[in-house]
Amino acid sequence: MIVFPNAKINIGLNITAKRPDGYHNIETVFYPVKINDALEAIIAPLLSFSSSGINIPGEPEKNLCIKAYELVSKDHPLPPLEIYLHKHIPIGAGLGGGSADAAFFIKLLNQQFGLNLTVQAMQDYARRLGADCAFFIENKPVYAFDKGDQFEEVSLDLSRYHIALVMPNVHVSTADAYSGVKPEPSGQSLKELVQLPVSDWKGKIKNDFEPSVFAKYPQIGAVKQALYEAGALYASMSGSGASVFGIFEAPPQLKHLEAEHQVFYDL
Ligand SMILES: C[C@@](CO)(OP(=O)(O)O)[C@H](O)COP(=O)(O)OP(=O)(O)OC[C@H]1O[C@@H](n2ccc(N)nc2=O)[C@H](O)[C@@H]1O
Ligand SMILES: Nc1ncnc2c1ncn2[C@@H]1O[C@H](COP(=O)(O)OP(=O)(O)O)[C@@H](O)[C@H]1O
Repeated sequence: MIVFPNAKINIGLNITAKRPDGYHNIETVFYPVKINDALEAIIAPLLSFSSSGINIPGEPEKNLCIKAYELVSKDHPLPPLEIYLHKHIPIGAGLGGGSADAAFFIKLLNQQFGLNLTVQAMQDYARRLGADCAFFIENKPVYAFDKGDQFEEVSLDLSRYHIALVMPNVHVSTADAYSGVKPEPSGQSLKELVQLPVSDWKGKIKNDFEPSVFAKYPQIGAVKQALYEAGALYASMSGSGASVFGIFEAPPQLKHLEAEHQVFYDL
């Protein structure tokens, strides 16, 4: 079976408190976007993992797909699998690509082997693999809180807009990015702010990682500025960076950014 895990962007991200477990409580809106990996599993004599496309740092045995397999197979007998991943979602980008692979792999196992897992059960496995992993089980826009792994429905449809995403050639570690921010309770509710017209979001919907990440990597802040200059109604870094997205009324002209950065269109 083959599945196509997609990336997410964060629309707003408030880091509100440090938790006793060392993690942070956040408030964010996750929105799925059309940048995809391809992930295939075939029954084989031995469990294995291989990948192509973007090089994935770390040993193959530690890949989140293998971790997902190990977690599910503790409770449900599974045959050995040859797992093959074509990696296209930029890594260390704030796009949740590794989490998407893990969540889609749980869904693949459920379907391919008739495990009859509920959405809740699959989300519970996903939560153990990464804070933003559970989002990709249902994979629809949500307001997320606590570690970013509890959800409330949010009505948000950006399909009439043109979303472009720029990937500066910088990798930001999520753990480092969290350690650079002083948590503070947020002001206005993000859940309410995203109901405003997109043209009203600028200056109101914020990503708390931006000040410290832009200070360390000014080229990321410069990309955000360039998206506004190109006519974006709203632009923001996604998650802990380094990718930056812009939401446009009409297809944007970003050729000048393509010379230096990878640019994705029509997400
Ligand atoms: C920042 C966000 C925003 O959506 O996304 P990315 O930028 O990574 O895509 C997420 O909170 C990332 O979630 P995820 O990437 O799954 O995090 P994990 O693997 O669970 O944790 C990586 C590290 O980030 C920190 N961490 C993560 C989530 C959280 N709520 N508080 C934290 O402090 C911890 O230091 C942890 O060791
Ligand atoms: N299938 C995977 N794809 C990408 N990264 C993975 C995967 N499995 C494990 N990882 C590890 O997760 C780290 C970053 O994951 P990713 O979700 O892409 O980050 P971010 O959400 O910050 O963009 C990588 O450095 C890599 O070592």
